[in-house]
Amino acid sequence: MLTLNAINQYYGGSHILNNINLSIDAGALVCLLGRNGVGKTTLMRSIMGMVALKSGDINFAGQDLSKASTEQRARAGIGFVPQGREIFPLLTVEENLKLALAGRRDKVRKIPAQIYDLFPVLQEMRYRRGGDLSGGQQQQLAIGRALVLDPKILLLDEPTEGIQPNIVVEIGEVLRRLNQELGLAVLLVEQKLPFARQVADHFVIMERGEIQATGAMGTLDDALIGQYLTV
Ligand SMILES: Nc1ncnc2c1ncn2[C@@H]1O[C@H](COP(=O)(O)OP(=O)(O)OP(=O)(O)O)[C@@H](O)[C@H]1O
Repeated sequence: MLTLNAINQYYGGSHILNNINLSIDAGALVCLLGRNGVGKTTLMRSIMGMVALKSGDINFAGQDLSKASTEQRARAGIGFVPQGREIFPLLTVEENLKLALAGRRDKVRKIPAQIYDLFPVLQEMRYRRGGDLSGGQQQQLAIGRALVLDPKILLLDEPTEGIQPNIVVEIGEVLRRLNQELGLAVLLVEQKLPFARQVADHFVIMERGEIQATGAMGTLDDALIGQYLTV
């Protein structure tokens, strides 16, 4: 469904992504793991077209998106929840969600009921400003906003960072539900190993801009953890 072929990315002279090949199947739930600074965020931003590729290509659902704008990628069905959430703090919850409607492929201009069903707190707080929400509620809003676009795959960059444990559990349950009930593919960057294990079916490990290991989550053993993830 999403295929990255030989992707290379630089910041100035630093080679940040080195010949990345990665394929995410329809309906997969994959966690991208790796220590700080190995290039996980850069990979997500490259998939979204927020940083231009030096070389390589990105295909999604049969289309070559390598040169597409971020907006075109979102319309093609790639949803993105960035690190730090990036909601609009002065707009209400409802306004944050409505803004995303403009990017839909179809003409739907009403917030899908499913968003409030998944995150009842967003309904309760729909007239409150985004900036008044807790970190966990903001993260739920950021996920809700990405879902408004009706994506086929959802990318999330560290959705549990700085969030209280009960909301982390809720977010994990929502991701599994979206994946299992609606078949939404998910690619998630995560530092918390227990969360990654609980939520994802497959893992991809990066180090120094390269993919070093991939597999079913059940095969993520202590040797891999010690080599690539322990700080
Ligand atoms: N805009 C930028 N300009 C220059 N270098 C950058 C920029 N953004 C990131 N880097 C560098 O690129 C490397 C990869 O960063 P990236 O944020 O992709 O890693 P990461 O694995 O997501 O790390 P983290 O877990 O800390 O978010 C790091 O060495 C980082 O310092």
